[in-house]
Amino acid sequence: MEDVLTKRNAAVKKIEGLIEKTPKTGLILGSGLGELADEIQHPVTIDYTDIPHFPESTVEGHAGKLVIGELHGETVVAMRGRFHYYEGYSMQEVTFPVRVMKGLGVENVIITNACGGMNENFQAGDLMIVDDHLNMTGENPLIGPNEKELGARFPDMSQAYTPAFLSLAKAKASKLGINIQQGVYAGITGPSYMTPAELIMLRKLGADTVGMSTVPEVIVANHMQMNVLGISCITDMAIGEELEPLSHEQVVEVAAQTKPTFIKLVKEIVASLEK
Ligand SMILES: O=P(O)(O)O[C@@H]1C[C@H](O)[C@@H](CO)O1
Ligand SMILES: Nc1nc2[nH]cnc2c(=O)[nH]1
Repeated sequence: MEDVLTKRNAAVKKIEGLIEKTPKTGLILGSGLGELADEIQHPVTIDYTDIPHFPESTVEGHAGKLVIGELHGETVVAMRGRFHYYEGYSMQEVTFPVRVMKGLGVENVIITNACGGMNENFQAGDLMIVDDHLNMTGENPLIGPNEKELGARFPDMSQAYTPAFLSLAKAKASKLGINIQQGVYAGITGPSYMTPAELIMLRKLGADTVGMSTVPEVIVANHMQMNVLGISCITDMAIGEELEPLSHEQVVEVAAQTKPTFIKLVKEIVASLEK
């Protein structure tokens, strides 16, 4: 069984053979948010199927392509389509792209998602900067042998969401006149949405939003001491006491509606990250 480092190096070698400039910032684009990749100039687009050891995206709203190019003149690598534990991939497979980004030289990763809002001050269509998370999956992508070249056996998570990026994102949102929320993201496995009682439980535990991704990637990014910015698009209100039926189509649709604001904010942030 090949170790992660060997698999990562094979993927990195393939990608580096197709690009000129290596990226410093990585973007993981959640459901309905993939079109930010269309803003990347002089793109090199690589199907996940052409990257050694990459899984394939199976979820509607996730294209399954890696896009490397320039955003505001800075070289970025964007995942147009991410992997989810509920697709049946292991936590190691779900987070393998983050390993590859680090192997390409990426130090800053912007991890985005569509999620449900549980904080009653939020509304559908809001963007939220993630300042912390609750790992409610019962899983951890670091379980198993630790490869010390990748990171520590017991990584610190005291600042899992880089404080300087939190401040930067809020400052850029304010400059752009974007009303941004801030809060805690509860990561569940899915694919079923939460019941009313489960949403009330999560809210009591301190979560402001709930979603089915992001947490595994953030853990692995911290394992490799990458800087992390989390941005959530709140696609629906998940209030247990007044829960309405929800579909993935609604999630993708509302996330897509926030696209102009989301793209404007992320581009502005990326321009400030690289230096
Ligand atoms: O990749 P993300 O977290 O944005 O995808 C959202 C959350 C679930 O995967 C799915 C639920 O509709 O969309
Ligand atoms: N309520 C709810 N909304 C979402 N939007 C995207 N993911 C989710 C989720 O897990 N729950």
